[in-house]
Amino acid sequence: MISVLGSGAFGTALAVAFAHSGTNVTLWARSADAARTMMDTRANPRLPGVKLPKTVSVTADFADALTDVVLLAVPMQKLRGLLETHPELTGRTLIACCKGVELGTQLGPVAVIRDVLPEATPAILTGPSFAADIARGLPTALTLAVPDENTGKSLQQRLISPNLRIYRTTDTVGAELGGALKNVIAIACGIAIGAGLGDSARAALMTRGYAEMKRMAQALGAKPDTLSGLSGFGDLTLTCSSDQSRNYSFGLSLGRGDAYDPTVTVEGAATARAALARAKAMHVDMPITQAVVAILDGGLQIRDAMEMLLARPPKEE
Ligand SMILES: NC(=O)C1=CN([C@@H]2O[C@H](COP(=O)(O)OP(=O)(O)OC[C@H]3O[C@@H](n4cnc5c(N)ncnc54)[C@H](OP(=O)(O)O)[C@@H]3O)[C@@H](O)[C@H]2O)C=CC1
Ligand SMILES: O=C(CO)COP(=O)(O)O
Repeated sequence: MISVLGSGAFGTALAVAFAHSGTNVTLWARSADAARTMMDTRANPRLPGVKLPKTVSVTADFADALTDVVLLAVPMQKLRGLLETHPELTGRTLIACCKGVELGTQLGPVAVIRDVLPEATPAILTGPSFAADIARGLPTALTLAVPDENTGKSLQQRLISPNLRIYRTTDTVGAELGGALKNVIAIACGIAIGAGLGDSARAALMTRGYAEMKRMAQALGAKPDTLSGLSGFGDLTLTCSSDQSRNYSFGLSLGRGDAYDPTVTVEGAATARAALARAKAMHVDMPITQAVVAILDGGLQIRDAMEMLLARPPKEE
């Protein structure tokens, strides 16, 4: 038995995947109405066309979700609030499924768990995966980062399933950073495509964005191999090249000058600001992230941003 906190697209998709591999899953929704509707319809409007298996039970009663292993599938900026409201999560294995850097503290999900509930065992599950793909049982590979190798091995065994392959690492810093920063680069790529700057510009942004991700990761002590794995390069590739990505689509809208539904979860916007603040404090150069923040804040036009990036002093790759 495991539980998933957060009944959005990703939490529901994970619940469906684990249920299909024979695990009983409790999916916790903060709204009692939403939980009841999901139980009655066996569906979630955020995941159209996906039927909830019988072994997924949806509840708004938090006590029902207190299993030894708990997945946290809420947006990054909501994670601390969730943990602070539920101190009874202490002592459990808490697997963050969110991607981002917290505004204000500039911490990633694993560090936020440690900060709020030091007695919990923190972990992160991240990598290239759209909720709709996971829920439909399409082949997916993720990274599970757990500080203790043996705990990681047993969790990996517990979560792996035929269509959801899980790789393991102890490098939580690298795993959470890759998942967070790729969203910022995806916004940049969406902007470039939306503004008609072309596929070559996107390739340049992805590659130089990856260089920026690695610089930050190195400064924070991550292993370079982690960034070249699923949680970094893998997720960067997926998110920067698919219209299914909300971060990329948000960038597309910005580039085209279209409005974007503000209720949609776009982790990269807050993360760009948080990551840039951290980078500045550590004297790490992150020009693409800086340009994204300046565009989001309205201080920079897209053409000017591209010119600014192109006009940087020539350097070695
Ligand atoms: N969707 C995807 O393909 C993937 C998403 N992720 C990551 O998963 C995380 C969640 O994304 P996703 O599920 O897609 O987002 P959604 O917008 O689909 O869902 C977010 C969920 O979080 C709940 N929530 C929001 N605030 C709180 C709170 N304060 N307390 C409790 N629950 C809260 C929402 O509740 P309510 O329904 O009541 O609003 C909703 O159920 C993000 O960090 C994202 O990057 C990772 C990989 C793939
Ligand atoms: O993280 C994701 C894919 O791995 C989902 O990306 P979006 O949040 O941009 O939709």
